[in-house]
Amino acid sequence: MTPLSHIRNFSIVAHIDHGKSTLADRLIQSTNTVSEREMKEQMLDSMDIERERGITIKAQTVRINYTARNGEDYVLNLIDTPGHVDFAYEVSRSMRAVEGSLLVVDSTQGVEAQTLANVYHAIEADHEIVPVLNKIDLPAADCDRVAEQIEDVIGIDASEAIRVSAKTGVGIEDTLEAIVHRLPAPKGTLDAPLKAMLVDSWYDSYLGVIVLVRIMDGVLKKGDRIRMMQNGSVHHVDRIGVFRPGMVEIDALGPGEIGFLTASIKQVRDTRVGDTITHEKKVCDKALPGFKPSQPVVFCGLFPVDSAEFEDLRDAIEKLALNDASFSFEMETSAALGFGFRCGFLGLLHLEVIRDRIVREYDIDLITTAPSVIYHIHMKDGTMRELHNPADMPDLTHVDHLEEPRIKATILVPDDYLGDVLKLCQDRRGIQQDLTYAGSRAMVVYDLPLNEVVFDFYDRLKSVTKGYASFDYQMIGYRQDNLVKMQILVNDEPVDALSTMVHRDRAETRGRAMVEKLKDLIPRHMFKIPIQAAIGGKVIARETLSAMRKDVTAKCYGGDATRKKKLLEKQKAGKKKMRQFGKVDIPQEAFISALKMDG
Ligand SMILES: Nc1nc2c(ncn2[C@@H]2O[C@H](COP(=O)(O)OP(=O)(O)OP(=O)(O)O)[C@@H](O)[C@H]2O)c(=O)[nH]1
Repeated sequence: MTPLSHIRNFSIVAHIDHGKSTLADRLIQSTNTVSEREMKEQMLDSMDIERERGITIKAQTVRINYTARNGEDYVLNLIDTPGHVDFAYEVSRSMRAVEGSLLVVDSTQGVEAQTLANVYHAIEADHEIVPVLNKIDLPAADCDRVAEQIEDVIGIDASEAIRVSAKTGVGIEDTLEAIVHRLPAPKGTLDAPLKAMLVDSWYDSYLGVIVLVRIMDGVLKKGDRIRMMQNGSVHHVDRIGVFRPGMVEIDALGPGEIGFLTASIKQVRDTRVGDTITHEKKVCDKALPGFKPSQPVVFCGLFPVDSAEFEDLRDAIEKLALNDASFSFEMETSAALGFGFRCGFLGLLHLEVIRDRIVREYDIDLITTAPSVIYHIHMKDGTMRELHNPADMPDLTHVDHLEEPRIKATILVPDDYLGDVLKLCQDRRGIQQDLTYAGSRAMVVYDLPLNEVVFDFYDRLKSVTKGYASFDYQMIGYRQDNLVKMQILVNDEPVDALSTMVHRDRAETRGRAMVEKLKDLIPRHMFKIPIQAAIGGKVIARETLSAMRKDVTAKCYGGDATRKKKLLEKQKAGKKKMRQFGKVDIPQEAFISALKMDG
């Protein structure tokens, strides 16, 4: 066990792409925590998908041994935090386990929306913060300007900001020295009863559930019987260890240390993040404050394209949920799509990650229905119901009013694009709350309906600002509005998977856009197909897809039967990617594309 005075626990906060992972890799590499040969690029982003998308999702930890310039040996524990808005809650959680943060800002870019959001989590967690200006090897680096911006916008002293190139290695040793000398040592009592914070947990197919812990007081040893204070469950600890960054077993963890335990726990759901772990017999006096579990905010239906794959899909979803307590699911049946699952996610990125993993790792073709938020339906009898799926909207005669979730969105954008951003927010029913300037960049704060943001707001924002805007949001509560359910009818049959909740004033425009899109997306059939948008029984937009006989074999002359057969088979395979609604085939991409808004 390391004495408290020689431990430093920290996290790195940054906007996406400002170099957090590269810096973490450098710190690990320069302290020989892993050999060059073992060093993979972006070591901390372990999942394939993370590496591919270049984003960090699950918090990871690494223990670094560092001999400082004063000759003393220190243990530095880095908890890596996710960078994307969807996972903001996990960021604030893992910050509670450490005492300090490195605030990494790209010196060619400056402070961005997620720099702000993440640094606020660090400030809330009472962290000592060391500003690090990264990418100083680039000609566009402007350290003085960015340091000034950190002081103006965030309000922390940046006069001693460390100038670093995580790429070339310049400033890495200064960073390590700053961790040792500028961040505080953890506090804790060695001979007190065990009090440990459950920081995170995930499922490993060999070891079962792995629990990341931060010891506050006392000592955790292999073979101990521990108690989870929230539900009182008792477990036998069969392994204790640290991440270097691979798992290395050790015998005990003392106060201030961060490591993992395994205790034959079957499911991630049996471990509540934020829970206090103590000994079965010698219980600590008071539990730690604990965290709220993160709640899914976006829901959508996942259906197999081929209904024979339903059981495979169930299997895939159950396995993914084992490792991700914030992902929820229940079985759903849709008149149009058959059996599938209604799934809840922390945000759109979370949805995309899970969907991609099902498609890629389990090889199941999926139909994803329109993402929806949770509406509150206030019934005439005074009760309130949650609506997770527009298809379940009750009969309007019993409904008094509807409420929708709203967010506070903070957007940082260069002046030149401000007009476009304001228009986009206005188009999405936003209410402007604030507009301030920091140099040539504007910071706008909008109150927006989450419903208008979940689908493609982030993509639109990126495209209207050519990628220069940064965005962050937090939920602020529910507000009543004039919301209605819009149905889409294809060949006079309602397609429940295309039902959406819309604001009454936007219904015509949205309905028109959807039927026009569907007209392009649905292939012609041998009969005329009306495509309609309707509210209640009233049609508000209509298009007609004219008939055509599509005989793919017509081009083949006479006798070549094998070629004809091949073509027909190809057509059949193409059909597998479609879904039949009544007599009409709808291609799977139509379900998502039809809902994309252009404004
Ligand atoms: N020139 C230069 N490029 C850098 C430096 N540090 C990081 N980069 C590059 O910047 C890009 C983003 O770096 P990452 O470390 O992936 O950024 P991140 O903040 O971890 O991003 P997320 O994992 O998505 O949150 C990569 O292409 C890096 O190679 C640097 O000091 N100089």
